[in-house]
Amino acid sequence: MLRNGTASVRNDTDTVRGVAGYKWRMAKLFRAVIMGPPGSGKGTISERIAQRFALTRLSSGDFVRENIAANTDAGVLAKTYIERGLLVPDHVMTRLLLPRLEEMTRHSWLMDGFPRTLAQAKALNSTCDLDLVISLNIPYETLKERLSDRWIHPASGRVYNMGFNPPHVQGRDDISGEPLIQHDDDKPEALVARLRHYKDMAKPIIDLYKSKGILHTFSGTETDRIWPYINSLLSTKIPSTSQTDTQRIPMP
Ligand SMILES: Nc1nc2c(ncn2[C@@H]2O[C@H](COP(=O)(O)OP(=O)(O)OP(=O)(O)O)[C@@H](O)[C@H]2O)c(=O)[nH]1
Ligand SMILES: Nc1ncnc2c1ncn2[C@@H]1O[C@H](COP(=O)(O)OP(=O)(O)O)[C@@H](O)[C@H]1O
Repeated sequence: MLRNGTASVRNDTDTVRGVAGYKWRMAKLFRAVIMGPPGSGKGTISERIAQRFALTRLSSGDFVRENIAANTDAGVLAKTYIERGLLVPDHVMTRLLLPRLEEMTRHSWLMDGFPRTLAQAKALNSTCDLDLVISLNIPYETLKERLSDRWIHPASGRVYNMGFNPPHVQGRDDISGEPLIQHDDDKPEALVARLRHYKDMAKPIIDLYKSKGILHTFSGTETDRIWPYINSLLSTKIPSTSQTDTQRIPMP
């Protein structure tokens, strides 16, 4: 159980006496979710947050792909939906993800891609207390432009944009040198339906997080202009000790 306030991990500074008589100060753990329509910059901003604040970045898409690669029961099931371009059903997603979150009791994390439905939000809520939800609000025209210019390295999930963050060599991944591809559903004709679907699914989740007082919405057309606001918000919320999660502090 991850819910803050149980076991030895709490959502505030906690102390535990170790074997050598030291007290270990458990730094405040921080759990956040980032939400936004396709192309809003969740992946780009998550990467920056993970680097700046040393949080573990969790991506539901990566979990799904890992499970497919490892041929787990949930992975085999998930694959049948992804192949048809569908979302993975809630009970499969929660079976896949919640055990992984339970392994993260000592880490601060930022989740991208989950929850995508109200049922998932409720399941997450019964497992842990979120500290903060970032919601990105980006105009449709901007999303359309970005996605038509998005190129992906499928093996690693690395994302490029031919204007904003182009690869060093055109059409090739910076690290592996392998070819980049474009997703069919990034094409403008598929985007309208994806955005409508996002809005319908996200509304009740956003309302839920708003009612909990943890929702922070950022609007704009450029990640570089939104980022300083997110950075300063997180700087006030994440204690510097969260970079190590636990610190040994000799205490009398
Ligand atoms: N021109 C421009 N492109 C950006 C900006 N921010 C991000 N991008 C690019 O826009 C595309 C979408 O960004 P992502 O970070 O993949 O967005 P996402 O919300 O994770 O998208 P999904 O994975 O589809 O949900 C990528 O190609 C980024 O490189 C920006 O401020 N300007
Ligand atoms: N929270 C979720 N609920 C249902 N399906 C999900 C969820 N997260 C990921 N998936 C499945 O995994 C696929 C890949 O996820 P992701 O990498 O986030 O890519 P995309 O941005 O294309 O949706 C999704 O298209 C979807 O089928």
